[in-house]
Amino acid sequence: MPGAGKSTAGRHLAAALGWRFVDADVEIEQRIGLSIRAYFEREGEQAFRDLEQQVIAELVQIRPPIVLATGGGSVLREANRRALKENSVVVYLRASPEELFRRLRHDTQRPLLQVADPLRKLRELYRDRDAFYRETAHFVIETGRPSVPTLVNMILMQLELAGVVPDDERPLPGSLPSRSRR
Ligand SMILES: Nc1ncnc2c1ncn2[C@@H]1O[C@H](COP(=O)(O)OP(=O)(O)OP(=O)(O)O)[C@@H](O)[C@H]1O
Ligand SMILES: O=C(O)C1=C[C@@H](O)[C@@H](O)[C@H](O)C1
Ligand SMILES: [Mg+2]
Repeated sequence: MPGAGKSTAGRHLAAALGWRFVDADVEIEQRIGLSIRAYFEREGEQAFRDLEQQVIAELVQIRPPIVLATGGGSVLREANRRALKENSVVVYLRASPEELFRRLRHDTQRPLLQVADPLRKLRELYRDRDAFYRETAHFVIETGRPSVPTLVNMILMQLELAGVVPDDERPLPGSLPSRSRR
């Protein structure tokens, strides 16, 4: 969901592992030379989704190891759900609409939230998308209200338990985000 922490936690996770970090939204903005909000206003949501699909298809082909933060709406298209699930290990950072509203109530950049009642919009997005996020994810992490470093450690522990990240790649508690070995 928008505001779940994909960009923030993703960047810290990559730094902790010494892996490359790529944010699909940033990649899109670099290609179009506009903010996503401006592009939405000028070309509409479907044009953005077409571009997003093209970018996701390319980014999942980058040679690992990388941490990829997707846009919140990338799960809306079946092609993206498949590309992500088949080519990567997907973590769903779950948060309630109420918690997301607390984080984003002053946001001016997320086009879908520039409405009279953003909490209501977040509830609608959650209702429409939660099943897609679950279908796409290999792991679900409840973000609740931990600090970002704690959240990153929760993700690392989950990946380590699943054998995605070897034990010796996990930084010691308190050392986040620090490691850069590659
Ligand atoms: N676990 C967390 N606890 C508290 N605040 C958080 C947490 N994760 C992210 N935030 C804050 O919420 C805001 C949104 O986070 P972020 O930009 O990482 O979300 P996102 O998932 O990338 O959203 P989008 O899909 O719109 O790109 C930021 O201000 C960030 O600092
Ligand atoms: O949740 C969404 O649909 C979006 C989230 C952002 O990451 C951006 O990709 C864009 O603002 C759309
Ligand atoms: Mg983001």
